[in-house]
Amino acid sequence: MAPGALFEEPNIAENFNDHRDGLALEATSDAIDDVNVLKAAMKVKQGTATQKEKDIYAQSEFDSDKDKTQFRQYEEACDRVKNFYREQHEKQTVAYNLKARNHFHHKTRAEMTIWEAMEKLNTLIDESDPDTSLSQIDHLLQSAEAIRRDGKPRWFQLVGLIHDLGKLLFFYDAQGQWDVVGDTFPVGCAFDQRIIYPDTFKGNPDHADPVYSTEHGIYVPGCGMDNVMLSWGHDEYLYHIMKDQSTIPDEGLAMIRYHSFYPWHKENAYRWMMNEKDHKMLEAVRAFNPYDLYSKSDDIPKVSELKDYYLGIIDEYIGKDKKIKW
Ligand SMILES: O[C@H]1[C@H](O)[C@@H](O)[C@H](O)[C@@H](O)[C@H]1O
Ligand SMILES: [Fe+2]
Repeated sequence: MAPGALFEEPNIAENFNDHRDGLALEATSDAIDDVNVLKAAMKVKQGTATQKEKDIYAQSEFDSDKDKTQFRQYEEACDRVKNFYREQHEKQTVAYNLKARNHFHHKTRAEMTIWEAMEKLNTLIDESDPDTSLSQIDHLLQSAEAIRRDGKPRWFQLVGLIHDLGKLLFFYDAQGQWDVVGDTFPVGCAFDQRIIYPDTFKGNPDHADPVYSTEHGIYVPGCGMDNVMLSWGHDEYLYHIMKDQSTIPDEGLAMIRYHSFYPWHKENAYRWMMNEKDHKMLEAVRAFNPYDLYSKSDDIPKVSELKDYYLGIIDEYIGKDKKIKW
């Protein structure tokens, strides 16, 4: 699993690299994913979907009358957001990524229950986010409540509740917010133009590296995203913790690991690195995204009224009063 097993056997033949074929293949695979998402939605509509498919992939309803164009407006964003991304894009290098991963694996930062972690995180205001200045506990409960309102399974609600808890890193090993929050992208291969503020990568030393600056860099097409180093931050950190310390299904773990990977799940970049499993996971990540993004304009939840309900779900997939090793 990511990222311990880097550079596992590539499963794609050499001549795959031909540029024109690559582009054609990428366009075809984009189209296949779009068709799969539509097919999943159709099956739900026609009543032929299995319960599992219905539960995960049915179109979100809570956001049907929201103006989606109001979110993620980075060109008009304030300086706080722009400065954040400049710093992040200049500092997220392969060398830093390896160091951070090593560090992560070699110690336990704290032992806390999920609820204690949520309370601790509550003082952090995310500098990268143009859409909310609410505290993290509010954002987590807004996401979870939207998922619950749409009747999604309990593990899906749990993912909503915890998906940003990795931001706890800020209080431990982080060098700032640049290695905790914000959209993610792979390191070790060229930075794609579909990442927000792509020009700011010019200040990143890897931008001029003879290997890391090539399209595939240190990877091979089809290598699978488990073998790719995504920029270090809250998604990657929480994914590793939950993979080992919960019974959240693979789809839920993918929602956690990739929820900030907008260049991939929204803009269709980096398709060449996907394997079969990743195509399935992409659908799950896309099903999760509206609950993360569009719930930011919902009413502020009343924490005390919701606590018992969510403690019940935490018990189910993580354990009663379980102290997580963070
Ligand atoms: O600013 C936000 C925030 O940091 C989120 O937690 C992250 O998931 C998003 O990708 C990002 O756009
Ligand atoms: Fe996040």
